[in-house]
Amino acid sequence: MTQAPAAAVEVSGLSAGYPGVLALQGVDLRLTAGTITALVGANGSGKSTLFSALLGLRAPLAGTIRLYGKPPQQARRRNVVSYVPQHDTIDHTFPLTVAQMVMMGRIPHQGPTRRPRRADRAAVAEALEQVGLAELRRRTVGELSGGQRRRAFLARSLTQQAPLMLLDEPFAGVDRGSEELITATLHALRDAGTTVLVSTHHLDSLADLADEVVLLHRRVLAAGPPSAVLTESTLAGAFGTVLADDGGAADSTEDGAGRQEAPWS
Ligand SMILES: Nc1ncnc2c1ncn2[C@@H]1O[C@H](COP(=O)(O)OP(=O)(O)OP(=O)(O)O)[C@@H](O)[C@H]1O
Repeated sequence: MTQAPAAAVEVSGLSAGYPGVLALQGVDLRLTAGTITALVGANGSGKSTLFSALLGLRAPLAGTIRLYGKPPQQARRRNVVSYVPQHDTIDHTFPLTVAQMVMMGRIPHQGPTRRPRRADRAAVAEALEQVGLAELRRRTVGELSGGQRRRAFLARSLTQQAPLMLLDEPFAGVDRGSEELITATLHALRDAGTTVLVSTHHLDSLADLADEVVLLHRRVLAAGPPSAVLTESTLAGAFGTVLADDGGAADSTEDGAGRQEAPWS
């Protein structure tokens, strides 16, 4: 009997939300270790909420989450998971250089003094090289363009060297070259055994990017290889006219999950 591939992420019956908004309902998800999964869904379909729950930042209303067998908060403490946020929260008037910001990814590897060692400096240099920012390492983060900043946040996550990486819309607002660079970086990570979950609105490049696609609309509408998931009917379910018909609690609210929106807005 062949064994099922190891699960990096196992989510079962997850419901999560905000006061008056059920953003996720009964979500089941299984990510195989060493694969790239694209998380796709209309605005307000629950992608960021799912990331928050996976990171242990939003407690489930129901269901369980395991990241490499550990509950989210424990997984974060043990450096099982790194995260590239959709919006950064850094004060860009603060004179933090790109290299210093990327070094923050090394905190889980440093002792209580947090003094960077040779391995830390090497990891930062390698990550900056990988995302094409080596030349800009002495600039302040505030001096970077939006696309460069996204690459810097990716570099910070790379230095963390966690087995699971979550990326919330890393392709938003980046040019074609940056998109290709980020995709190549994720492929290299995957080939080295890292598990990647990446949300994106770029449906055209999904087949090149991901091994698996999860189509989310408060629930998982479809999951599997891109060719199986990206069909007219499943996409219509996620982005089209059947959106408001599934009668969940969130439909009675004014949340985005119950609204019909253009998928790429
Ligand atoms: N802080 C919050 N308070 C209340 N409701 C929220 C909050 N954050 C998100 N929501 C609601 O939860 C639902 C899911 O939002 P979420 O941000 O997870 O969607 P998303 O798929 O990441 O959207 P987008 O593609 O626009 O980033 C939406 O209805 C949204 O309005």
